[in-house]
Amino acid sequence: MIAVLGGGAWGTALAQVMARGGEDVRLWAREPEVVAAVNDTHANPLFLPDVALDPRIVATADMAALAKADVWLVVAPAQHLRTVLAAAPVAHHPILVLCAKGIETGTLALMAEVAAEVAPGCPVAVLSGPTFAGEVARGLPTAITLACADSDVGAALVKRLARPAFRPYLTDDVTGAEIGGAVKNVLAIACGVVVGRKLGENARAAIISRGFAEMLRFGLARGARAETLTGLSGLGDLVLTCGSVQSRNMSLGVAIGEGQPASDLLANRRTVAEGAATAPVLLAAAAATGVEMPICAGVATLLGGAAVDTVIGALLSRPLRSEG
Ligand SMILES: NC(=O)c1ccc[n+]([C@@H]2O[C@H](COP(=O)([O-])OP(=O)(O)OC[C@H]3O[C@@H](n4cnc5c(N)ncnc54)[C@H](O)[C@@H]3O)[C@@H](O)[C@H]2O)c1
Ligand SMILES: O=P(O)(O)OC[C@H](O)CO
Repeated sequence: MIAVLGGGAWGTALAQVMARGGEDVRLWAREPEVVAAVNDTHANPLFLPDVALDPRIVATADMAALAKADVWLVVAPAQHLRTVLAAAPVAHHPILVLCAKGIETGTLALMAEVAAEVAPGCPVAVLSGPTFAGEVARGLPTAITLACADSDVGAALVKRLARPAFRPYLTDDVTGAEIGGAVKNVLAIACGVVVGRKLGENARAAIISRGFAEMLRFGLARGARAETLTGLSGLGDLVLTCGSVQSRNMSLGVAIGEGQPASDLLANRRTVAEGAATAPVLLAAAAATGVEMPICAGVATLLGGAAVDTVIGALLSRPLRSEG
């Protein structure tokens, strides 16, 4: 049995992929209306509208129902991972596949570090890459990074999770996979601002490429490998998320660029835009590592309420420097 912890768009899409591949899937959702909709109508209109779900997905509000699963896809948002996992019945040490993209506020911890603290003894892997949930749930072709420090566990997981149109690529660089996914969300907000402010396609390409330089600097300083950061979970996801308003992070940036206050946009939203929480934490982590990340800093400043034109002006007036 495979357990899915989190009934948002991504947890539901992953449950669909696993169920379609013949797995017995238990999906834990926090919202009673999601549990009822998945079980009664095989749909999740709250988080993944317009997708007919496989009737083999069984949703539950009771985490005890997941206890028999040997593999857990953990899909709670980054800022809630600690609380959700702390309540989970994992004493039998299932494999935890961490699917959130972010850095924890306060601790500056990556998701694998949080899991190691909260669920000691559980083998951990990270699943991250260019994967809009709606496309994955509809069975469209997708490739993704599966990162696991234990090569035997990783190889078994890749076989277990792979489907004809869902292709995991294995690496042992867990930090690299995590950093790519966390940083690209912040950069997608920046790209959205460029689009919302109508600054043009040249500016968007500049943000993607200079933003990638920031991801690379920070990742390498934290021990990630360049091949991971240029792979699916890094550059691949950056290109996807900076190229489509299907992205919640990018569309948040578009609205900020159009002049809507970030605080209004973030108040009371039901879906996550992980980059908003990650931006200030990333800056603190970058400072602790001695790495400069001016575009990510600009995003954090905007989210704090700075005027869009002031932030853009500050980025454009930075000293000229060499590209490398
Ligand atoms: N949606 C995608 O296309 C996609 C793809 C890949 C990775 N991800 C990542 O997956 C993670 C989950 O995103 P999503 O898109 O499934 O979420 P979502 O925006 O669809 O839904 C919000 C989720 O947050 C949960 N939540 C809200 N408040 C909570 C709380 N206090 N405690 C615990 N959980 C709470 C809700 O139950 C729900 O599962 C994020 O880190 C996201 O970056 C999303
Ligand atoms: O909608 P976003 O911005 O959270 O992006 C979703 C996925 O992370 C894309 O890979």
